[in-house]
Amino acid sequence: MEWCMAELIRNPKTLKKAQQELDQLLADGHTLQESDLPQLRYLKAAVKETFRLHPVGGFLIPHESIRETKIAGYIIPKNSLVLINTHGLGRNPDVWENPLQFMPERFIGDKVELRDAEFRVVPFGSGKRKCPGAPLGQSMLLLGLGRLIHDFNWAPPPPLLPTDIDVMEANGMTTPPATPLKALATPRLPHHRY
Ligand code: HEM
Repeated sequence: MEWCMAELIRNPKTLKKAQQELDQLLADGHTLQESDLPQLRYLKAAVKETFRLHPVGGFLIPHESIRETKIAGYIIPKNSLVLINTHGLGRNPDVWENPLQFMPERFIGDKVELRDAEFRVVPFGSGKRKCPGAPLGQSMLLLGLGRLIHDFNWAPPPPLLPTDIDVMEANGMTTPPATPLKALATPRLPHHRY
């Protein structure tokens, strides 16, 4: 959630687009709820883009091959320790145009799903040991982010500019930002909606 907020605030046009989507969806004055989530295509694309650039871990949890297999011409012997480099997958210039740019639009298609059918982004892993909490994690992210950005405008604390927001990563199990995000929230709704 912190990484997505950092990228949205660093790229104010994307924040505006996500807010416009929420404004349309919540125009009748109701509070964002779980049943609204399938319609949040732009915000879901922004979360997926955040996972591409800032996966929860640089590598997925280590796995072991139970039989010899061949992937992209490489032989993986039985009982090998297999590490999936999610950080490298998300920034591979052979796969992504402008890989370092935060661009949720790259995921806007007919259907936006956090799980990527082509395995270009694997935020929750895949196969038998994939994350069982993925639907809960996704709902919590979209509900939390949706409410934060629908109800408030966000900007870096003056005199900082959006581009001053640091998106360097620190070492750690969950790859936190090197500089914890600080941001200024300003109400953007009529008083009676708070
Ligand atoms: C956005 C939030 C979350 C992300 C990005 C995430 C990501 C991951 C990843 C990458 C794995 C490793 C998959 C692999 O080994 O290939 C994993 C495993 C796991 N996650 Fe999550 N997770 C999230 C939320 C949750 C939640 C909410 C729960 C529980 C309610 C949960 C429970 C687990 C468990 C139990 C495993 C181990 C599964 C196994 O080894 O069989 N996760 N998660």
